[in-house]
Order: sequence, then structure tokens, then C-alpha cells
Amino acid sequence: MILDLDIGNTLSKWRLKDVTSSEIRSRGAVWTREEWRPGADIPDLDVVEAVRISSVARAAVLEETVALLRRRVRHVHVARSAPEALGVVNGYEEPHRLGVDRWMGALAGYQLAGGCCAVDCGSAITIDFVLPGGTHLGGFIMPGLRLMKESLKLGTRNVAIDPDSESDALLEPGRRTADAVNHGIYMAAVSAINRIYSEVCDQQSVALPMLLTGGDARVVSRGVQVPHAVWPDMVYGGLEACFPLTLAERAGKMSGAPRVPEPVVLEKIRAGLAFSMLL
Ligand SMILES: Nc1ncnc2c1ncn2[C@@H]1O[C@H](COP(=O)(O)OP(=O)(O)OP(=O)(O)O)[C@@H](O)[C@H]1O
Ligand SMILES: CC(C)(CO)[C@@H](O)C(=O)NCCC(=O)O
Ligand SMILES: [K+]
Repeated sequence: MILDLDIGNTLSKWRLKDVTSSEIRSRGAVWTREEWRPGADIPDLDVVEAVRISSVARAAVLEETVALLRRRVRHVHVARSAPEALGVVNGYEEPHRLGVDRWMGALAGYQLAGGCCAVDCGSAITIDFVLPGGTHLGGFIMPGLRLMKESLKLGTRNVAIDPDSESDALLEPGRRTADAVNHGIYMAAVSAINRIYSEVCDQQSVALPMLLTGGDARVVSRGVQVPHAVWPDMVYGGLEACFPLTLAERAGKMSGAPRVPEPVVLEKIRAGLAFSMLL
């Protein structure tokens, strides 16, 4: 088995992938704790022959995790942001400072779709752009839905956005605190994503396919007007592309990759942008 680990600020996500069949056998998540340790809530390491890790937690968390895994597993691959990989040139002035989860998402998106807009809705919401040809432009970082809500300190922390609510309902003014907050932060997130996408496509004169991942991807997806696909395993896709271990991976296949969404034509994106600026 291959153990893939995506250590985020809030949650450490894992999945077990069968080396022979390339099938995903199990998955789970544990809190990213100060002292994260494989324990009862993560898979049995005896069946694991290789680990691939993307981590944006504190360096000490990664070091401890790697030290511990190396004692039990023969191959431990740790992803790092690099100036260039798999045809993508990192847009950061200091490439190693780009969050490796963003780098994995950008690489996966590029491998799947060529140029892309990769959006990760986690503790933070990040929006990264890669042009056809592989130039990564850099991106945008904003607080995620949960952080925005917590920062208001209005006691609505545990009143979640109903993931089944119609996005139209979320556009209505809230008539109690929880709704006002939920509708407010939801609008902040989706309108920023819509606008940023249009601005950058306009600047670069290219309509890019958008890919969405992260814990809040499904609910955010409902409000994003730009044609897009949700790809829960996008960060893992970057790990597969960087460290291909199975036959399917060596052939360039990434598990759970969606169909590439067809972007609307640039003229429409520009018309939408011009209209929103008139308002
Ligand atoms: N069980 C859960 N625990 C915490 N957050 C959850 C849970 N289920 C869904 N979420 C949502 O997922 C978001 C966290 O997403 P994700 O797991 O992608 O975060 P993360 O990877 O730790 O964040 P980041 O990559 O920005 O560090 C939160 O904003 C929250 O709204
Ligand atoms: C922005 C987050 C927290 C998103 O998970 C992560 O990618 C990170 O810590 N990045 C480092 C800063 C940067 O990407 O510019
Ligand atoms: K993430």
C-alpha cells in the first residue's frame, strides 16, 4: 500500500492506495496536532511500503512525522515547492515559500488540464493560476470560511452553512446572526473567487479551466458561476505526479481526476467583468 498524507493547518488527510491495482482502499482525517503521531486513528503502517507527504504544518510537525515514518516504512517521499517541476515554472520570487499544497494543486491541475485556475478551500482559500505553457503566475490567499466566521467572534462558530442550502438562499439578507454571518462569509468567498478568476483571465487574455478542492469545495462550488470541476484529491494528484509509483501513475493517471471543465469564452468573461464594474 501507498500512504498519501496531506497535512493541512486544520486537518491531516490520509488515504491508502493499492500499489498493484491503483485503487483507493481507505481514507480518513485526523486533527493536525502539535504533536501529530500515527496512532489508532491512522492506518496500520505494516501494510505500507511507501509514503508521500505534502505538509504545510510547522516544520517540527513534518520532521517528527517523517522521522517516525522512516522507522517503519522503506520509502518516504516529501514534496517540496521547487522553482520548476513537471513543466510548471513556479511564479514566486522565492519559490520554496509557496505553500507546497498550492504547488501540488498547481502541478496536478496543469497535468490534467494544461493551464488552470486551482482553488483550494481549506483553512485558507487559495487561488493559483497556471497558464498554458506552464507559467505559474502566483495567486491569492484569503481566510477560509471557518476562519472568517471565527474572526467575527459572534458566537456563530458552530452554526455551519447548510451544505444543501440553495446558493440563492445564501444570497438573501440574513434575519438572524447566524444567517447574516453565514451568508456574508459565503458571499465574500464566492464573489472573490468569481472576480479574481475574471480579472486574471482578462489580464492574461486566456479562459482557464477552474478546479476546486479542499474541505469547503462542495459548498463553495454551489456559488461559483465560473464553469469548474470539484477534485477532492487534487493535492494527492500532485503527489502522484511528482512521485509516480503505480503503473497507472507512471502513465500519468491521477486518481479521482474529474473531466476537464470547458471554460466559457474569454469574451463572455470580459463582458461579465465589464458589467460588474458598471454596478
Ligand atoms: N470535520 C471537519 N473538521 C474541520 N473542518 C471541516 C470538517 N469538515 C469540513 N470542514 C471544513 O473544511 C475546512 C478545512 O478544510 P481542509 O481540510 O481542506 O483544511 P486544511 O487542509 O487543514 O486547510 P489548509 O490546507 O488551508 O491548511 C474548514 O474551513 C471547514 O469549514
Ligand atoms: C496558505 C496555506 C496556509 C494554505 O494551506 C499554505 O499554502 C501555506 O502555508 N503557504 C505558505 C505561504 C504561501 O503560500 O505564500
Ligand atoms: K489543503
